[in-house]
Amino acid sequence: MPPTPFAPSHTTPFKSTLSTAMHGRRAAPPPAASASWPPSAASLLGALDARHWRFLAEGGANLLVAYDGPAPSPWRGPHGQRLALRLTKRSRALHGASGSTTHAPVDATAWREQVVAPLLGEDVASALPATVCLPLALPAAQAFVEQLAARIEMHRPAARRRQDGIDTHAAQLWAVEDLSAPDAQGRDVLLMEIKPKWGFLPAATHLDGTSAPHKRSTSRYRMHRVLKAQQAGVTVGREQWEQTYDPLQLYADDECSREQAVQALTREWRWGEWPADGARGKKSNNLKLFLKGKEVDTADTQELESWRGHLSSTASVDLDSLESLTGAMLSVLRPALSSDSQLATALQRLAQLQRRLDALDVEGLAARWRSETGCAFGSCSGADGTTSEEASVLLAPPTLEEYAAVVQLFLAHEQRLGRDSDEQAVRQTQAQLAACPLRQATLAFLLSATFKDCSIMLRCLPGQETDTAWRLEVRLIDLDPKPLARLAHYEALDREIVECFATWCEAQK
Ligand SMILES: O=P(O)(O)O[C@@H]1[C@@H](OP(=O)(O)O)[C@H](OP(=O)(O)O)[C@H](O)[C@H](OP(=O)(O)O)[C@H]1OP(=O)(O)O
Ligand SMILES: Nc1ncnc2c1ncn2[C@@H]1O[C@H](COP(=O)(O)OP(=O)(O)OP(=O)(O)O)[C@@H](O)[C@H]1O
Repeated sequence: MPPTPFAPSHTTPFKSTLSTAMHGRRAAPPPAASASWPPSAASLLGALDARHWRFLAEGGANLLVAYDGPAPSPWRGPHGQRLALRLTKRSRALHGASGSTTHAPVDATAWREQVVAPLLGEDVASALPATVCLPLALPAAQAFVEQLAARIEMHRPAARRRQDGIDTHAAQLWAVEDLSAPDAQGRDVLLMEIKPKWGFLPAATHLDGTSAPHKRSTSRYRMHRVLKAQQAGVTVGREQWEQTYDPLQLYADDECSREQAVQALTREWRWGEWPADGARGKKSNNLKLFLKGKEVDTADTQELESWRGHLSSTASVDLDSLESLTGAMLSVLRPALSSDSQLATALQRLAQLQRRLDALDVEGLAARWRSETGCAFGSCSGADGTTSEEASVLLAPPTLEEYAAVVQLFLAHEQRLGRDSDEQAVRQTQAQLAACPLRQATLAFLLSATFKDCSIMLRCLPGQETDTAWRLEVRLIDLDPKPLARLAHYEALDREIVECFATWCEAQK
């Protein structure tokens, strides 16, 4: 059977088929959305005024601003929906008019419709937020971005400001469903952002004898934490390390493990990574909370108080007790942690995609690259300094059509796998990735990297009237393509992570 075609959702009203109510039930559908929502790019571009926006959040490559202007406006929907703007950033180290920090080789809308959504499958893809691409060719739009960049600069975190700024020469920006916006009744929404990272351990097949014991037993994320601590000059003991967030627990098929993951995420949200001697540690990016459209700063007592007040006016939450804080988080999240919840379904598919598309592991793929091209992974220069024609072709910017073809092959392969166990499925996928053209195996690996780095947004809506239960809506964000130019980095980082972890384990004995 051919894979189910994906029906584009950017032109459809906001979908909430992946919303969960208490006990994992599906939530009632949202109020009937009008056919004109989200609006066209032209009407959104016609209503841009830099004074109507405020800083919302940013990552390594993009920055979000929220609409704070008057209503009615095309940026506000008929049922309280709001659109935010997602702008690309540009590294300060880059000079000249081009050179955005983002690395989108393909059209973002087509990427979503032809690559991301079909891979996620219809159910999970309905969690992708509504998005409209806004081309910035008009001089007025260009002037808007420049004014906006200047206005919000002082609201950005200092560390990010040093590194980059809004790319005022970008060819486009995106209007995206603002997940931090109030609900249809205008009530504040608690938004939880979880960056779950890698949810699997690689198969042993292509692993080196020295890396296998570590990579087969410890999540990549937790090994990476040791390297990051070392790079930051922080000394970490095993007991402290044992308490760190473990993605394998969040992706696990039992509620108890998921609750443990929530506890670890809560600890690091409240006190930061590696707190010592009463001092807060570095802010973690695996769990963030937003209230009233602003990220809750856990170093600010007033903001914590406001978060506590929002959770419940009666329950007493001790802000200095991990147990109490975890209990408060679980009181909101518990329905989403059951195995039949939509969050669990999304996590399960993410882990499957991460694992299957990376079935060779970077070690196996890099070995294949070396043996077929004679060049280092991600490079087209041979040991003798000559350029390999074959590897040059492999490094050409991938087209959307190529990615879409890989997706179709992968989905057809998955159809053949049927109900095989995950282990069998990975073995068979390894065989497929070893036999298909190297270019396709490489693109599959990059697709896996996309799913390893996305975030899950949980819009936590207060219950209606007498119903005190929270309703949770699940969304997936940050599913951008990863650049081919990063291949060498992936191999080097993998080696560095394992070597550092192995040395650290020795030192702990
Ligand atoms: O390599 P990782 O696992 O550290 O992931 C990077 C992330 O670091 P993290 O460990 O989550 O703090 C990193 O996150 P931060 O910028 O550190 O918040 C990015 O997400 C980066 O991807 P990109 O540069 O936006 O394409 C991520 O790079 P990719 O590995 O996804 O290319
Ligand atoms: N639709 C949205 N509504 C509200 N907030 C959002 C939305 N999309 C993104 N954000 C916030 O903006 C941040 C940056 O967005 P995004 O993840 O797209 O950027 P990025 O640079 O690609 O991130 P990363 O560095 O993690 O790869 C997110 O981490 C999240 O906090």
